[in-house]
Amino acid sequence: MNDQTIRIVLAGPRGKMGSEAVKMVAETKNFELIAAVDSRNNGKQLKDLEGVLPLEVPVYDDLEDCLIANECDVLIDLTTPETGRKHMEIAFRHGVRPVVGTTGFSDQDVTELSQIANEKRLGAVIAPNFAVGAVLMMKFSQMAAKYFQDVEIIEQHHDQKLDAPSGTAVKTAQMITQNRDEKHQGHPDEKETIQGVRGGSIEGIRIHSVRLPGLVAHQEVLFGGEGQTLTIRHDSINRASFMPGVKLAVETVMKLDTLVYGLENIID
Ligand SMILES: NC(=O)c1ccc[n+]([C@@H]2O[C@H](COP(=O)([O-])OP(=O)(O)OC[C@H]3O[C@@H](n4cnc5c(N)ncnc54)[C@H](O)[C@@H]3O)[C@@H](O)[C@H]2O)c1
Ligand SMILES: O=C(O)C1=N[C@H](C(=O)O)CCC1
Repeated sequence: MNDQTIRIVLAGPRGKMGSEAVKMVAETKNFELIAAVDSRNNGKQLKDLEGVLPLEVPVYDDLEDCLIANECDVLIDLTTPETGRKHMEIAFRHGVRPVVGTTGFSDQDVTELSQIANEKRLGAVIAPNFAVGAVLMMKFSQMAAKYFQDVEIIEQHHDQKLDAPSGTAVKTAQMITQNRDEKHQGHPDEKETIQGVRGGSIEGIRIHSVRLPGLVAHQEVLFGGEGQTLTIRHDSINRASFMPGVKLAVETVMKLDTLVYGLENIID
């Protein structure tokens, strides 16, 4: 597999992540961008689209049509949760392995998509965060949860983000729950005088979502214990930070025959 060309179709090429991923694919030896799927611009080429590397790569507005017309190995999806879910099902039907950075999937989505991957014996990766530093933040948080039962997550993203909480915050909380029993944190008689001010909750872990222009993707995991606190923080200051993870996922998915949820499961 090492020297074999991996033929890629990318959904969402005009997006903030998608346009960066187009560059990464174009610059990577053994990766070939066969086609792109955009909600508009059917029949055009990537070079006709604003803000995208000027490549002679055909654009389709429908993944099914794209995969009927082109033989591909991997779908990279960086769109929206509804589209990402639909795209994964189409990719599986065509024997194409999905690598999905799109966030906002429910637990049920992940379970159902895993079942399809198992039935088809096809590899797939859903990674809420492709930045290696973010993966380490999640792993360190999981480790710390063994010693600190009280934890809150503050995630901060740009104000164009559609989903809240972030996929990273949800994954972090899920990983922490593997090392921590469900716990209602704070005072038992605590009352919110402004609704929502204490954030959302996954098994008692509070998640607070901040959305502001100027931000990219940032998260703090705060642990509290007797006389001490521990803060684990990660910052992505640009979207190039995600690209080594996307590249690794594309290479790895070719060797998988099941769905992997989280980059931590494929990183050494
Ligand atoms: N996993 C990670 O590391 C990571 C990092 C950044 C963003 N994300 C996630 O990736 C997704 C995209 O983020 P973004 O900041 O690039 O968003 P964006 O809004 O800049 O881009 C999304 C793109 O998807 C396109 N799109 C929407 N519906 C489509 C359809 N039906 N067919 C084809 N294209 C369609 C839009 O036209 C847009 O260009 C989000 O879910 C975000 O949370 C994940
Ligand atoms: O920009 C976004 O949107 C991001 N979303 C991911 C999430 O929801 O966790 C990760 C980083 C950027």
